[in-house]
Amino acid sequence: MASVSPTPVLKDELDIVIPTIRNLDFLEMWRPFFQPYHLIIVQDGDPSKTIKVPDGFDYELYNRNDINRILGPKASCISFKDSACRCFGYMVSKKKYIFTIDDDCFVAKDPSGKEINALEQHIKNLLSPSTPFFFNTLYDPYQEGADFVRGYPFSLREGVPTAVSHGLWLNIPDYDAPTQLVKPLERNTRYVDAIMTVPKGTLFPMCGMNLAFNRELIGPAMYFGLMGDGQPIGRYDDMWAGWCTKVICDHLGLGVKTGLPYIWHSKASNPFVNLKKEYKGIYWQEELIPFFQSVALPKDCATVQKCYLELSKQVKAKLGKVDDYFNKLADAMVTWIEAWDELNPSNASAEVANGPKK
Ligand SMILES: O=c1ccn([C@@H]2O[C@H](COP(=O)(O)OP(=O)(O)O[C@H]3O[C@@H](CO)[C@H](O)[C@H]3O)[C@@H](O)[C@H]2O)c(=O)[nH]1
Ligand SMILES: [Mn+2]
Repeated sequence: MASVSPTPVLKDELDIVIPTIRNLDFLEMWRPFFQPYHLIIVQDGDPSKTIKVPDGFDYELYNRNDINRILGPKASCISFKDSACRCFGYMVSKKKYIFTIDDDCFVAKDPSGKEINALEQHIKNLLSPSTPFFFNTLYDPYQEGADFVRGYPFSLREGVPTAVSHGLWLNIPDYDAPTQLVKPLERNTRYVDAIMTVPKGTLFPMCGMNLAFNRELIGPAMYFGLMGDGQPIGRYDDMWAGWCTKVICDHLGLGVKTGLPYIWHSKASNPFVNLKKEYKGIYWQEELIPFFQSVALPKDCATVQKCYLELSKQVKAKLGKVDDYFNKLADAMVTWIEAWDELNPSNASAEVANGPKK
């Protein structure tokens, strides 16, 4: 049996970003998997509240006062009283990879009863290529025990660099409020042992609760928008980031994977509160999706920042008439890039090796 090379730990190349409004006792369960890593905790809500972090973890914590101090007026692009604040953690990180997880997500077990090291699986996903140009029916061909099936073009078997690894959830599924309301008792008990590349030209609903990405490849696109306090919408932070990220990945020839790893999502947030946050998004998205499906980025947009700034122009031009919110969001997208480049001057215009796809 060919020996399987161990997954690199990447402990000095990856930060774990956690948005939170509560003490982080959940880390106890993750300790065996997370302890070697540096945590970036983004404390939302009242900055005078103390967030307790279990001993033994290496972390930096930012509350709203810190965000305002560091970004000054640009802090206006970081949401308040919404998990969207987590993207501040992506911006201040100096590492190549990010894993972000919610504080009500715990270690899940696979069908054999083995505890799932979600972080290790995300690292495997990010370090192996994606196949956005041609679908492999045996799922991820780079996984142990799988390969490309007959008829898969050899010219495409090298794949492309993976920018995003989107994990899933056992127990409480990430349903929208209407679905939560009609199916309050539904739990996800299906462990599907598969990882798939989301094909080029296809959007997907990116959930932020169990997500990893290559910050150097796609970080500037991972802006979680204007949500929460003072905003007409919530719970579309990760969706917005996912749609922007996917059209930019398609343009730059980068891959997005979804599937393993699973986490155990323990708490259903209040469906009535969620409905209030989501309802505008539920009808706006019927216009947002055709917009993202029709986005064409110029060939000379060869960096994520250039793509993102071009996208913000198109958001203003085409979505500003849907609601004035999108004019504000388009401006906030520009502020986000300005803040990102201010905090990350070294890679301010890093051209993506693959460059735009024809
Ligand atoms: O005002 C807030 C509320 C919560 N948080 C932190 O964000 C995550 C998610 O919170 P929670 O688990 O309560 O909410 P869910 O509905 O399960 O989250 C899912 O919906 C998405 C909302 O955009 C989210 O990305 C999904 O995971 C927790 O860590 C809270 O502590 C916050 O920072 N501010
Ligand atoms: Mn949750």
